Amino acid sequence: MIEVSTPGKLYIAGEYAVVEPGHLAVIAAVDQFINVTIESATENGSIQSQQYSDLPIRWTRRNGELVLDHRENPFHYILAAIRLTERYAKEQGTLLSFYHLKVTSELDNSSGRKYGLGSSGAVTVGTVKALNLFYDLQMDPLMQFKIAALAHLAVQGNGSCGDIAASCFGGWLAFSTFDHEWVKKRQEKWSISDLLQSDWPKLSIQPLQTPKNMRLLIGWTGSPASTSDLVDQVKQSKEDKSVTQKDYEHFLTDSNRCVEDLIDGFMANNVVKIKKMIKKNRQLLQNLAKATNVVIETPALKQLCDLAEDCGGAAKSSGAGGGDCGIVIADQKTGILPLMSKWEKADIIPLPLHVYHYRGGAK
Ligand SMILES: Nc1ncnc2c1ncn2[C@@H]1O[C@H](COP(=O)(O)OP(=O)(O)OP(=O)(O)O)[C@@H](O)[C@H]1O
Ligand SMILES: C[C@@](O)(CCOP(=O)(O)O)CC(=O)O
Repeated sequence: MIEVSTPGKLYIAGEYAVVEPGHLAVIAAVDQFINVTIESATENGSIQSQQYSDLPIRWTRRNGELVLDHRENPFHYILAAIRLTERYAKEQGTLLSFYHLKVTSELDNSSGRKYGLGSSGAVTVGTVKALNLFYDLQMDPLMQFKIAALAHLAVQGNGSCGDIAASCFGGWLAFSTFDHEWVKKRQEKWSISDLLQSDWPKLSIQPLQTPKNMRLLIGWTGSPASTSDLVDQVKQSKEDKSVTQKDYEHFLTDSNRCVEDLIDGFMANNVVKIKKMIKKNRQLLQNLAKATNVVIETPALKQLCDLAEDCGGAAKSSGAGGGDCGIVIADQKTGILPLMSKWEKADIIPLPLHVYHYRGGAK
């Protein structure tokens, strides 16, 4: 049996600007996982996710293509990942077979409410990684990233794929997304093997070291948010011209400069600089929210951040905002108990997560 675990993620800085090719974000993989197992089967395969009532959905093949028995299915990301990985496998001369694929998740709470830790990205990466082993495709982590990114985009339709990078590579990353138009055009003409082997313009995924005396704290607001809706809303306000092209471009430049400075702070082990850039990025996102009328920092996120700042940390919303989580960067010497009790009184739930590194590097 093949078994893989892929981590969830949290955005640290650079959100929204990172959906534009070449603009940086810092992202961290966290130690909550999607687990995917694959076991060989004969005649029929199945897909099962504990999160979806343990109900297996039966599938078969027509002309070699996977066909689902049911019309409605909750497994969009898994199916997109299977289709693309199997297309690559077929191009490599691999004989496709049947299997039972099972998913369990730690990225939702016990009542099925998501934390915003990138479950869709982790399930997509988990499926690609498990099939890579099952069919012995020997794809390296970058190829796995590319195939998972294509699958994720095919379903979500927008986004930077930073969550896919975090789940694929683990650790702290400096990430900028690829030229999506370039990839889309090549995807229409090229084989998937050629596309995976080519360099994707503007894509950059670099591991980051963090200062030893830096602490990352995470608070959960308890309310889920839809990343793809929020990204669409920002795009819409650009198209409606409620945010001018000039203001948007300023935001992109300022965000990129801020994240570059943040990365310099990481490289120089300078927690003071890192905190300054987190605060700056919060401000930039607040300005973007004002210009676009998109609610990024909800009242709960504002309270989470303000309380953290009162206690000596630098805080901001993580990811698209609108709910989900906020992050705090603090010095190791800053006591965290006062913040924990303030958060508790404000119904902010601290998540005891750590940054996750793949043992021996991403495989
Ligand atoms: N355990 C799972 N099994 C199968 N599919 C899953 C599982 N967890 C998540 N998914 C897929 O991911 C979708 C949730 O993606 P969504 O973008 O809403 O959340 P997220 O990625 O966790 O959040 P965020 O983007 O804020 O980090 C589900 O609708 C489902 O299609
Ligand atoms: C807003 C955005 O920059 C970050 C989304 O983060 P999250 O999935 O909401 O944690 C979108 C993206 O990068 O895909």
